[in-house]
Amino acid sequence: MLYADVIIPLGVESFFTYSVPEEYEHSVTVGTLVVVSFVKNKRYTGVVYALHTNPPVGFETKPIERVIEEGFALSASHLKFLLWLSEYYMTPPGEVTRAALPVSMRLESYTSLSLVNGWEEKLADESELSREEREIMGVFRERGEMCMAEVEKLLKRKDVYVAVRALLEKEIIGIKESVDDLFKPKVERWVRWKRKFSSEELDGILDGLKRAKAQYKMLCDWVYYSDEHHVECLPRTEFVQKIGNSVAALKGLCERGVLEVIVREVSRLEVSEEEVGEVHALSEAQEKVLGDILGCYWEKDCVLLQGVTSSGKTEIYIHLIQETLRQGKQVLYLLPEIALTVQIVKRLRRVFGDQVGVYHSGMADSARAEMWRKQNGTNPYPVVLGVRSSVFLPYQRLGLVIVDEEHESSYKQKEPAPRYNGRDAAIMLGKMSGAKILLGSATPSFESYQNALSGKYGFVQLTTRYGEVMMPELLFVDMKEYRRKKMMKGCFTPVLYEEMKRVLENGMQVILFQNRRGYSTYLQCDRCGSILKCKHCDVSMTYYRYRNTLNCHYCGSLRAVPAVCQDCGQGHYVNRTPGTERIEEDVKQYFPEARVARMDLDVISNKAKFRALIDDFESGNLDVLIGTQMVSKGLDFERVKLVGVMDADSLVGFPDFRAEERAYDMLMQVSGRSGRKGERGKVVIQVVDRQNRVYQLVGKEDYHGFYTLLSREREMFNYPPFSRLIQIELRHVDEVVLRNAANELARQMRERLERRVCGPAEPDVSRVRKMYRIQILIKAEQGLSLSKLKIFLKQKCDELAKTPVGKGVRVYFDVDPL
Ligand SMILES: Nc1ncnc2c1ncn2[C@@H]1O[C@H](COP(=O)(O)OP(=O)(O)OP(=O)(O)O)[C@@H](O)[C@H]1O
Ligand SMILES: [Zn+2]
Repeated sequence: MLYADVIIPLGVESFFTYSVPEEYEHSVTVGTLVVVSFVKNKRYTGVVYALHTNPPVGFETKPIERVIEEGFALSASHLKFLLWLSEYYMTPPGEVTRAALPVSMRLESYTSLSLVNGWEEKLADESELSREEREIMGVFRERGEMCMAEVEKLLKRKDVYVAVRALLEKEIIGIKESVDDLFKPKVERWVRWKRKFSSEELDGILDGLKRAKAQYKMLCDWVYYSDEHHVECLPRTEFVQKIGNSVAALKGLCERGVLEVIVREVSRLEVSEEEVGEVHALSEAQEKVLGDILGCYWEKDCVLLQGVTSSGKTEIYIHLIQETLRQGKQVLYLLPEIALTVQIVKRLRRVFGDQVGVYHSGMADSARAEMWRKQNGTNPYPVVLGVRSSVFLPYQRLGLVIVDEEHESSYKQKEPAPRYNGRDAAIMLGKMSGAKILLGSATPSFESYQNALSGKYGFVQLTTRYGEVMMPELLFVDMKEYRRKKMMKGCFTPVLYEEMKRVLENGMQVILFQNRRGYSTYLQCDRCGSILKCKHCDVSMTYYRYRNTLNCHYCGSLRAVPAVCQDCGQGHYVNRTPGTERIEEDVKQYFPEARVARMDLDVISNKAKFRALIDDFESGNLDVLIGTQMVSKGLDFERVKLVGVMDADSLVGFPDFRAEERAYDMLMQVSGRSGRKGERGKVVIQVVDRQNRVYQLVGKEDYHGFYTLLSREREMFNYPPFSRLIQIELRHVDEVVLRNAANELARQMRERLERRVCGPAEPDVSRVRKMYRIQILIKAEQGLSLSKLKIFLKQKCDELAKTPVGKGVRVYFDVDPL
């Protein structure tokens, strides 16, 4: 008898053993998707992890119920990669496959659910249900029968499983046994000639139709139309509009063998609309860099390319892609955000046309499943451009992995598990596939830069902009001064105002940047601008308005807001940062002629709107673009001559040991949007804390110096890249229970790990959806075995869960948190 160990796509540990019925013995291999029942006959689509002949002891195995068609199976190497993610990020394998597989490949989502007869009696009081459960009940009452995927769609949430399962357990909703098919190809019906008819034949047919008026008319119209437009077939919807909508007539003509209706499978994937052209020839400097990269690949798998903004890194990628395709291999090109794919996909398609496939989580699930199948089939896209989740796609012969803007923290998935970093996962994927890896950035992450300096990665630099364009001029402007003199025009200093005026009068464009993160979480002196930091941790403290206290994220220390500034002894601590709406109003007031648009979250979540906005700005239909992080990086606009950073202090004030690194990156990136072609551009950076060293360092434009200075402190405080971090987050509805559990866990861990344990401390947002959260941070110095550490941490958490203090407390791991 053959047995299969199966990964169930749930947050359950390890594997479950099923027997393989004889009929499937030949179709099941490692990586096959199979339908199995698990816990009370609920069905899930699992992934076969291993096959063997050892009957499990102690329980009777259930058989595999069904094997999913081949197009979706995971290759052994793909599975190996997913298991690596599971281990490295301390996430059960089922949760990784859950994240990796499109919903429609996981059968249980299509299991139909409905309210159980007599549910009212089972549910005495609605307040027994959680809010989520009540919401789900609500949609069922409205809609009757539904599947999990629909519930998720209606509630616009991805994590209804827990609540749905709770409702199942309470037997308020039940499972309908019929299960829909997995992946339904999208089809269209077309009408066409059954075969080719000569004119004589047609005359004959028409003669025979004299008494069937409707058919006669339909056929005449169709003959006429297909002649006129030289078409042999039409989608049925169009046929109905243009030729006639008599169902009976169409049916009649089909029965006579004149016409036929066929079903065609159509693709949900985007097709390229770009005209394919030539690859740009590289400049001399770019040519040299390309040679150096290829040279490094003789010895190293991974190369870091540090190139200033607008140096033409993308052009170099394009040449490397071309080379890789020539060798018959595939390319994965990662970008940190969907928003950035819009411009890059255009550039790639201009060269590679339909060879480029785009993948991101904003795609309809069915399109994702189609992409998955295509990549598994005989004609996969040679180039995949996508965000972090594209590392989950199957690859058959990966030759090159490009991680653009590798320093971006949005590569990290924060919620839900697996909390992986797309860059690091891509590096691993590349290594496991024997591919070469290229990390690109103007401001590399300290982690990658250190790997480059130590020789672990190859290192190549491009220090000039393409076309000898000068780097923009940076102007730091002291807002405090102008505020005091009451010379601000709304949120513009006179300097920014004058520069904007000049640029707009010349018919050029302006980008205004406002930081989204961190506002109102830090306090700043209204006189000297200094930001309050924790004495022990070198990070700014978080301000909690409701308690009027300051709190350190790292060590958990608390303090009251000092009455006067600790630095100048005179000013008072305040917090203020205007939002993008406010900036828009000010632009309208002070530059009434300017055409202005805001690029913020609701624009970005709508792809069409976003594309339209980019096009408008590109084609000069807009003069001023206001935005947050989205406008700061990767975008390539020719006519932008001025970038205004509205309030740079909100970047450095973020309570994180990486705040300064991020602020530096952000300022360099956003400056990089100015003056990319032709005349030199300018950047006006409005600040309060003029003396802040980040500004001094940005002004010098010396990344290496910046790294050297900051990395010394990182080393001293034992932060990455000189250590690895693992964050343990505990959650519970009761604050006291939670705190006790966290204290106990930290105490136990300290017994062995000593000073490597920091906290417990409250996170930025300490209560989410009724659950309180608290975090413990583990710092592991270089040389400490990470895998042993992880085993130890897990073990301690498991032990805690079994004791009264830890009962019901949920534990989440975050490896390499950002
Ligand atoms: N060899 C080349 N031939 C023609 N145009 C080029 C060449 N290299 C770069 N350019 C143009 O210069 C501009 C900047 O190049 P690109 O966007 O590739 O820079 P980048 O280094 O990726 O910048 P960023 O880091 O800001 O994203 C683009 O408009 C690009 O088309
Ligand atoms: Zn602290």
